[in-house]
Amino acid sequence: DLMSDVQSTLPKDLNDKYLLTRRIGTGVCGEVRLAFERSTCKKVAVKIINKKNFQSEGTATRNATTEIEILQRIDHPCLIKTLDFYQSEESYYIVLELMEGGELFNKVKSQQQLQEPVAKLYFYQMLLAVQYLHGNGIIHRDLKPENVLLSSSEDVCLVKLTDFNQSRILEEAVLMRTLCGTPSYLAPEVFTHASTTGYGLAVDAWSLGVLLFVCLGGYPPFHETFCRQQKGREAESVRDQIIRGEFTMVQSKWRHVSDQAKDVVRRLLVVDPTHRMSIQEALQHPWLQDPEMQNKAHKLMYPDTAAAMEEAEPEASAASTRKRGRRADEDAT
Ligand SMILES: C/C(=N\O)c1ccc(O)cc1O
Repeated sequence: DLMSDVQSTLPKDLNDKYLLTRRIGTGVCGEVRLAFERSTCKKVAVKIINKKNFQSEGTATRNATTEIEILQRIDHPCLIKTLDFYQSEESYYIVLELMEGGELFNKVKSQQQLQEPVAKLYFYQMLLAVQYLHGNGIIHRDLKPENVLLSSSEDVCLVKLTDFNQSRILEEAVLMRTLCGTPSYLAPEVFTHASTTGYGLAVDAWSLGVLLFVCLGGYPPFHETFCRQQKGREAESVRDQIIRGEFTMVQSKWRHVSDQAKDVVRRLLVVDPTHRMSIQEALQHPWLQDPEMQNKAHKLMYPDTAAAMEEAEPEASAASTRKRGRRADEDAT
């Protein structure tokens, strides 16, 4: 049957350690299956990347090995951890931690838009995850609702980013090699790093703006228009809408969204990357100076620390919440 057929083509050591079952997600480069570690019955996700999906062997190896290198290097509560890696003639198998809540994409699709406090809690965790990646010289480059996973079906839950095969590690080595050549043709920004770190990082800020727009509004800011002809003019392609940074906050969907939340979206969806709000600036934006939300996020991200604090000094942990609140007030004034 289907299962035995899937089992038979798996690398032996993968099959010995894990029992693969139903498909739980699909990506551009393959599929994700629910699996059980045979020795512990622990649930995991196994991402199967089809080698032939990449145009040439070169990119396949580079993409997958880049992804593996990246996945093994990172360690943050809001980034999916790699547990194991196998490969066969035709595929790569990446064993990842399972997120029971599935993709954010499905939650937004079924719920239409998220309540603002939920969108804020998720967005704050995404910002911290991307801030960590950037701090390690990694650009995600493929942030979208399918790559944002939820730890449970509860609104208040941990959020993790996944799908690193589009990421690019800003290897200093690459830049050094570039600078060894004849510099006469190199653009100034190559020297000022704007071409690799400055400019590159801003792409993730844009994507987070699109993600926040979808969470708050329940529809994407840049999309194909259903009626091709609008007021006699050709409807703009998605590409043109993006290049012009043209989006509309439809009143029926956005009337209940706070001005501060709208301001975060507007400052991220700025066409000029040098004028776009950075991740750091977003973390300092008034909308996110919300100690209650931040404490919820920290309890989700560092449950042991929070529990230990509660147990050791119940008063202290309450005080730290109040203190975080006072600091936020000071910052805001
Ligand atoms: C890629 C992945 N985890 O790492 C995953 C993908 C889809 C899904 O429904 C649940 C999941 O845990």
